[in-house]
Amino acid sequence: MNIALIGYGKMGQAIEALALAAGHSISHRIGIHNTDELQQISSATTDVAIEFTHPEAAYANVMHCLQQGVPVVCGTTGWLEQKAEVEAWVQAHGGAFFWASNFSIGVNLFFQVNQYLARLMEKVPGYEVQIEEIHHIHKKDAPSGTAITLAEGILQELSRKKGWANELKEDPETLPIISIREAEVPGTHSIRWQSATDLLELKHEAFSRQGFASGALQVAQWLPGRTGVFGMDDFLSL
Ligand SMILES: NC(=O)C1=CN([C@@H]2O[C@H](COP(=O)(O)OP(=O)(O)OC[C@H]3O[C@@H](n4cnc5c(N)ncnc54)[C@H](OP(=O)(O)O)[C@@H]3O)[C@@H](O)[C@H]2O)C=CC1
Ligand SMILES: O=C(O)C1=N[C@H](C(=O)O)C[C@H](O)C1
Repeated sequence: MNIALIGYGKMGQAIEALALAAGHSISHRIGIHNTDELQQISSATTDVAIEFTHPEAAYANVMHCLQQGVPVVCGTTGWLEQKAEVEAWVQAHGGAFFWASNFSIGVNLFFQVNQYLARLMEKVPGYEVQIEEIHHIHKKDAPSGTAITLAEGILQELSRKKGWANELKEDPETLPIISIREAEVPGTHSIRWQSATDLLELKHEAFSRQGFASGALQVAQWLPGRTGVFGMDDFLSL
């Protein structure tokens, strides 16, 4: 396959290494210094685009590819308001758009376990819940996209919480997400359920970016030929 890499930072380069090793070609490598090259991405040059850039850049990058008939795998976090617009465009005009807050297979199993535990906790009052995410100091957005997905999973199941906030609040209806930025941590997420007598903790710790990169490449191999808006539950048939 010919793969366009939009965003040639930590993720773009990790995906490139895996893609070349798997026998794919890179049609474009687009970073902040050659953003003009985006205009050259078309279905003539590219089978699938993989977008890992910046919250402010993702919308325009994704829309360009979709308008050119190029399927897009996007992992950029922190642009949720505009993502809904992209999804509406695909529903109206066709194309293929795949977004995940986290492409690691382990995290997507963790999402399922998180939601299952929240469903049990709905029947067990007396447990307070909070989410903690730890990432490297270069991360642009907070809370992490993964922490937001975890919060959404809990809010779907737990009627005693009405929303989340990126701070510790006294309000019992708010689910706190604590964001910590530390050294070069690739991504650690914990959900803590605490009662007066005990603590139940679920934790996922990425050892490197390999899991994210490998998941994104697997999805890029799966997406071409499909039409619609997809996420990891579709890919993994969860
Ligand atoms: N869904 C998932 O599984 C994962 C998602 N992410 C998300 O992916 C995004 C990128 O992460 P990561 O690779 O670690 O970050 P990096 O900062 O290492 O890389 C992003 C790259 O995109 C470049 N860039 C910025 N704006 C544009 C633009 N308009 N066009 C092209 N390139 C641009 C940046 O250039 P410059 O360096 O000059 O600013 C940088 O090289 C983040 O939103 C992060 O949260 C990360 C890991 C996993
Ligand atoms: O910026 C990162 O590095 C990561 N971002 C994603 C997120 O915001 O959840 C996924 C992963 O945790 C790494």
